[in-house]
Amino acid sequence: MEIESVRVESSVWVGKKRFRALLSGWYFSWTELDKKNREKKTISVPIGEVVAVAEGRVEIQPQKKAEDTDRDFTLFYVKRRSSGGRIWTLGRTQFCCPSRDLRDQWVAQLKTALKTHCSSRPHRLLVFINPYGGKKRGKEIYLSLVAPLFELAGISSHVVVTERANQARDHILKKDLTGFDGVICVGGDGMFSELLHGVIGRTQQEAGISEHDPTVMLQPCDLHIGIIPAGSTDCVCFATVGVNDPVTSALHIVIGDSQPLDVCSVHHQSTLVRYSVSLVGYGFYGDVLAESERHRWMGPLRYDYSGCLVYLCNRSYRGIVQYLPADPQISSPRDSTRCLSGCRVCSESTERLFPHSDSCSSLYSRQLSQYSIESEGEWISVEGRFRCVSLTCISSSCPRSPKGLSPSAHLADGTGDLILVRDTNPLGFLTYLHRHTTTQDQFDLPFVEVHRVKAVRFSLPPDGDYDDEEREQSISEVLEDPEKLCESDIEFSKDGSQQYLAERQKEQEMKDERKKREFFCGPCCSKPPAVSVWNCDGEILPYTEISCRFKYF
Ligand SMILES: CCCCCCCCCCCCC/C=C/[C@@H](O)[C@H](COP(=O)(O)O)NC(=O)CCCCCCCCCCCCCCC
Ligand SMILES: Nc1ncnc2c1ncn2[C@@H]1O[C@H](COP(=O)(O)OP(=O)(O)O)[C@@H](O)[C@H]1O
Ligand SMILES: [Ca+2]
Repeated sequence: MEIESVRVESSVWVGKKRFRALLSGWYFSWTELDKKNREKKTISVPIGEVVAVAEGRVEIQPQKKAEDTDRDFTLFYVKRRSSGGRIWTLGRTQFCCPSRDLRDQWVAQLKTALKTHCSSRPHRLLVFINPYGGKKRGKEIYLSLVAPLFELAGISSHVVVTERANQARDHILKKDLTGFDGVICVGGDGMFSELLHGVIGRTQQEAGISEHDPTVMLQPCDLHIGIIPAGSTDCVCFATVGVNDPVTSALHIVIGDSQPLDVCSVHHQSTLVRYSVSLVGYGFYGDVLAESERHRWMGPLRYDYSGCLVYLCNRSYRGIVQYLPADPQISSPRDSTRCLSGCRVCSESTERLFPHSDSCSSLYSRQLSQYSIESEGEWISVEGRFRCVSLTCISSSCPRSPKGLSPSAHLADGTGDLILVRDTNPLGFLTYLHRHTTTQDQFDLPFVEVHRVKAVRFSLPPDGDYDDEEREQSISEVLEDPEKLCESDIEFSKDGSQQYLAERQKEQEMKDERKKREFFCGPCCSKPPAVSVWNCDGEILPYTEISCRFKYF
């Protein structure tokens, strides 16, 4: 056995076959040898993908030692299964060395290599499990698939099974987090959002920064967030990892992978309402969410069921959308790029926005200042009647739509995509929805437009019969009882003047005209509402008029 600083070599046996094992720089490989010492196939594992090395013949589940000798050691590593290598499993190979001494040296050298090359791996994690997310299998998924991998990799974890909504967020905001390298959510996008709010909020609290001030520069966050998918849509996991698979996600966490992510901050006037990473949607997606809350017992299917109901209600809503376009020279939502870890557009954006930053550091936020947003171009205004207005920081791909709401959106370029679907006939809208599930371009339709943007504002047309206070109040009622969205027409009178009455009559005539064109109106919407609600990563927002900014994290 030769031992240099980065090169270790010896012959080993795997089963009955003889191999030459080599640890060289960043790789551990073993090459099969035939009887005449001729090389056959080689298996090579980057040290960065080694999960653990243990003496003896070790099994992971149940963690027991099979019959072994003092010449054996076992290597656990990331093995790519399928889907273009996106699904990962735990690979395990048991090696038998010529002597106990050599075995000890191999184990020691591999452990040293792990320590040297893998300094970004977590040692201690705080895990939050939502036992009611998705199919209610969060606990089981964690205990049977994830915890054994963490244990094997020497990661200690403190587990909190939540008993109420926002418990995880409050825990992160208030409790002592010393010693934790990251927080893990076992749940869906809603649960991820809780952790995100906790992590961003905590960091700003400690830095004495007000998140409500839209012009403030946010403090970078040190704590990483890991996601084990156990929810209904799980699009943050799907769009970043490429698959919704708890073992794959656990392995990404174990080897210390990290991916910066854009975040959209949603303000109402000068109050921060929420942050979003996937969907901020008004109209169809808002209505689907409001409807789906009544059918939570159905689990993930509630979205499909509610989607059908809302589709049949055939609604559209008036609105004014203002947006600040991103630089079209850099990327476009109509190009055919697909953003993955290491994406060129994202790394160039980091460099352009923050020339002296370290793009590989952990989850950190760096908000573009108000000044730079305002000085970077003209706001464009679009007014009309929309089936839906959707904003997404990332592609928002999920198993329901593997290419997502905006297939070429970037994970971390400081921009989002604004999708405007104008009012159209039911068949047109169905075509739009259906194209999310096929290879056909969902933006190549005359009533759809998509823009890559830095910021967006949404307001209701001033000539409507809206009263701010009453409108927000009516949304609060919808939040308490989503059925209200279907029952009541959210409209309010302002005064009794002649002009008002004339406008009211005109509006009524337009409505009657629209009604004649309506193809179907289910029992849930005999009186279509004038205002929808915003769906922000699966939460209904309490305001209609909002402004959104995309931030690079
Ligand atoms: C005809 C087939 C149409 C398929 C249309 C698929 C569109 C899929 C777009 C997916 C965007 C996902 C954005 C993610 C949002 C999540 O953050 C958020 C929270 O997730 P969580 O519950 O895991 O916490 N999820 C959601 O808000 C759910 C939105 C899901 C919308 C699905 C709508 C299905 C529509 C089916 C319409 C069928 C019409 C058929 C008429 C006969
Ligand atoms: N123990 C709990 N009881 C009730 N709600 C919870 C609990 N833990 C988390 N939540 C909330 O449930 C919502 C949905 O959770 P999520 O994990 O995203 O599941 P799903 O994908 O099925 O919507 C989140 O907004 C989260 O705040
Ligand atoms: Ca983006």
